[in-house]
Amino acid sequence: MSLHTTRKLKIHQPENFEFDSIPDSHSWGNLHDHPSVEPIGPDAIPVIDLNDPKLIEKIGKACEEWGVFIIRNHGIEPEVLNRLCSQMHRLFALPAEVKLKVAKAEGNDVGYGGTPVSHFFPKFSWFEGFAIVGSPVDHAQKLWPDDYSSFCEVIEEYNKAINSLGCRLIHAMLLSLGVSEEALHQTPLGDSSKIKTAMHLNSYPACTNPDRVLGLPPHTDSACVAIVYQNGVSGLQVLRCKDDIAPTRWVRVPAVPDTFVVNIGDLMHVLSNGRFHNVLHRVTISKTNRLSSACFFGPQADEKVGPHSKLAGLEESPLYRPVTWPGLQKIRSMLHDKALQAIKIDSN
Ligand SMILES: O=C(O)CCC(=O)C(=O)O
Ligand SMILES: [Fe+2]
Repeated sequence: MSLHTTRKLKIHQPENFEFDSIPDSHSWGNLHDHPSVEPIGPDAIPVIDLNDPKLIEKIGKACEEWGVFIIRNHGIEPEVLNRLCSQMHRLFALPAEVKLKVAKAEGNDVGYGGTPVSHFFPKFSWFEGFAIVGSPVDHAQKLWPDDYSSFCEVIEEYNKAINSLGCRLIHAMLLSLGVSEEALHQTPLGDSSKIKTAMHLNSYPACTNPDRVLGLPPHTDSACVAIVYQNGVSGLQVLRCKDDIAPTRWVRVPAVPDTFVVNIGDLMHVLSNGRFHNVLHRVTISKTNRLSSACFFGPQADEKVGPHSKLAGLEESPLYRPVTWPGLQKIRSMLHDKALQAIKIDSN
């Protein structure tokens, strides 16, 4: 594996991250900019039961106040998640040279590699990922020429289940914003055929000195919504800004069995005219290998998302110009965390 290739991919794991000591390329000096706190008391991340009769109201409140929440009673069978987890283990346990056969090509965010946000940070992440949009069959054939179908079947099964959950959550969010059932279908996210999904399988290898490395640097997601499955090991943290309770802090997201974490991304912040919080998050590392899968939901590539007219009525003027998902991703690739400022409507 050439150093050139790994530098471009922003991954570096010659022996599956078994370094004798942490190389300077992976050693972050500024991980304690804000204290890390436990999710307790007023910092307890909302947990929402999808069978709750007050679901719409609770989802709206969590999206506004937190931009992240945990869902239970989501209807996806534990066996489906166990199968996904086994396939993720199988994928990341492959030798580095095999995984590099499906490395992300320049300008293409599908396949094996680092995360696009890494390019804005001077250090490498303690992370390797595999991004899937549509069928993974071409890549799976290169990874396991003699047995690729089990991976594809499990991904297809999970994709189906998570897509219908994603649609359900997006609808609940739109209803909580005051969009009527009838108007829902005219939105760029109105039904499942209009929603586009990308799936990221993430591996955060164990590290003997986890306080000096970072799994994913602080970022918001570009999508409307992300649904994250975690293998029972926590690591995700969300930023809670200074308030009456405490100064700005990183709140640990617990890994609760049989739940998912839901994050609000930039596009939902735009659609809600700034009402929903696009949560800044990062992933820390521990002495245990962590696996996660993040599924991102947004509109089809040519659909523009802008503040919904129901919200941006007479009394509330739109804060953002409409933008497509790829359009926003392009702006983010240049401006990173200043991307939304670039589409903000100047009130003057
Ligand atoms: O691994 C996680 O918990 C979160 C992953 C994430 O933030 C992402 O893939 O954008
Ligand atoms: Fe993320």
